[in-house]
Order: sequence, then structure tokens, then C-alpha cells
Amino acid sequence: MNQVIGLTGGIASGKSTAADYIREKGYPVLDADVYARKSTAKDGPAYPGIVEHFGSGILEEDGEIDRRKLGAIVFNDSKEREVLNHLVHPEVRKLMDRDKAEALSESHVFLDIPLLFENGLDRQCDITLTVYVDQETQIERLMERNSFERSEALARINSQMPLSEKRERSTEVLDNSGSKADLFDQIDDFISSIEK
Ligand SMILES: CC(C)(COP(=O)(O)OP(=O)(O)OC[C@H]1O[C@@H](n2cnc3c(N)ncnc32)[C@H](O)[C@@H]1O)[C@@H](O)C(=O)NCCC(=O)NCCS
Ligand SMILES: Nc1ncnc2c1ncn2[C@@H]1O[C@H](COP(=O)(O)OP(=O)(O)OP(=O)(O)O)[C@@H](O)[C@H]1O
Repeated sequence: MNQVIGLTGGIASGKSTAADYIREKGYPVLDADVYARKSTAKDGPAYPGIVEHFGSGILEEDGEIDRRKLGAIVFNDSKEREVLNHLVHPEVRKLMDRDKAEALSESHVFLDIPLLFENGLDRQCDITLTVYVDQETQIERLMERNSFERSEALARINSQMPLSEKRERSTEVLDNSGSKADLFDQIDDFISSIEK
């Protein structure tokens, strides 16, 4: 039986860490962030609309989008975030749907989508799997990975559905408050459960 598994979580909760391990185990994992990056690159379909709305002040010298600058705008202003979402999300969906159709020849396909519940995409999944961490750990990991101030980390966390709500809405949960080895053990258990 083909099963679509929606992998989600909060920013820096460990989705990519989980996704890399799941790929190592041989399963296809499609990553919404990768499609979003393709869509917003200089030759991508969402690029012209983004430059038209946000202006050339958000560009690097080579014409690519300065992601830190655009992030500083959209993670501090929900209206501007909505505009960006409307420009990027349809393109992400098109690219992902195309690859999903191909990947469905496999018995299980994982979709790594940070905004799975926010955008109602959980309805297209047979199982939802949320990578959860307590908020202090999330803030610390995000500050360290992105060299963010605490306020920048909080702005991003607060632009998403609370992680506790995602955890409640999810069919399955991975607790990533401990070590990566702990996370991988839980993934092994999850994989055993879907292979039964
Ligand atoms: C604003 C941008 C340029 C910032 O780029 P940056 O390199 O700093 O972050 P990156 O793309 O790696 O995203 C990191 C994480 O931020 C969170 N995030 C990104 N965009 C959003 C958003 N619109 N709303 C809430 N959270 C978001 C996600 O958890 C994501 O995993 C970029 O995130 C973007 O283009 N966002 C719009 C597209 C989008 O919604 N992507 C999320 C998955 S479709
Ligand atoms: N159990 C863990 N212990 C220590 N560090 C961890 C653990 N899990 C993940 N990390 C680190 O925390 C950071 C965030 O993890 P990761 O990039 O996997 O999160 P993400 O949910 O994919 O983030 P984003 O939403 O930004 O795409 C990374 O630097 C990662 O190496």
C-alpha cells in the first residue's frame, strides 16, 4: 500500500535531521524548503513577483534574493509574510506534486513540510509525524544554527502555529529534546511500525 507521510515540526525542531536519517534508511523524502529555494532563485518562477513587491533593496549584488533581508521583513510583519506565501506556495506545490506522483511508485513517501498544518496539507497525508522540542531548546538551536539574536529566533518561531498544537494534531510524534541518537531510535521504531 502506498502511504504518504507528512513530516513536520517547528523551525529548527529537527525536521531536516530526521529527514536525512529517513533518506539514509532508503525512503524518498521531498523537502518543501528545497522547492521554495528553487522557486525564489533568480531564474525561479516566484522571483519576478517578489522583486516587484519587495523592491530591489532585498537583492544581493548578483541579483539573488538576500534571504536574511527578506526574512527580516516577513518574519516581523504577517501581512508581508502573507504576500510572500501567496507568491511562493503555489509554485512549491506544483513542483512537489510532480515529484510526489513519481515517488509514489515507492511504498512510502515522506513530505518534509514546515507549514503542513498551517496550509491544510495534512489532509493529503495518511500519517502526520511531528518533530517536537521544548521551546527553550528550539530557541537555543535556532540561535546557534543561524547566528540569530534571541529576538530574531522568537520572531520566526512566533510566525508559525505553536509547536504544541502541531504535536496535538499529529498522528505520531518524535521527541527531539534529547540527543540525535534518541531521535534516530524513535525513527527506527516508527519505521518498524509502518513496515508491519
Ligand atoms: C523568508 C525566506 C527568504 C528566509 O530564508 P532563510 O534561508 O532564512 O530560511 P529557510 O528558507 O531556510 O527557512 C527556514 C525555516 O523557516 C520557516 N519558514 C520559512 N518560511 C516561512 C513562512 N512563510 N512562514 C512561517 N515559517 C516559515 C520554516 O520552518 C523553514 O524550515 C524563506 O524562508 C522564504 O522564501 N520563505 C517563503 C517560502 C516558505 O513558506 N517556505 C517554507 C516552506 S514552503
Ligand atoms: N537532538 C539534537 N541535539 C542537538 N542538536 C540538534 C538535535 N537535532 C537537531 N539539532 C541541530 O539543531 C539545528 C536544527 O535542526 P534541523 O536543521 O534538523 O531543524 P529543521 O526543523 O529542519 O529546521 P528548519 O525549520 O529551519 O528547516 C541544526 O543545527 C541541527 O544540527
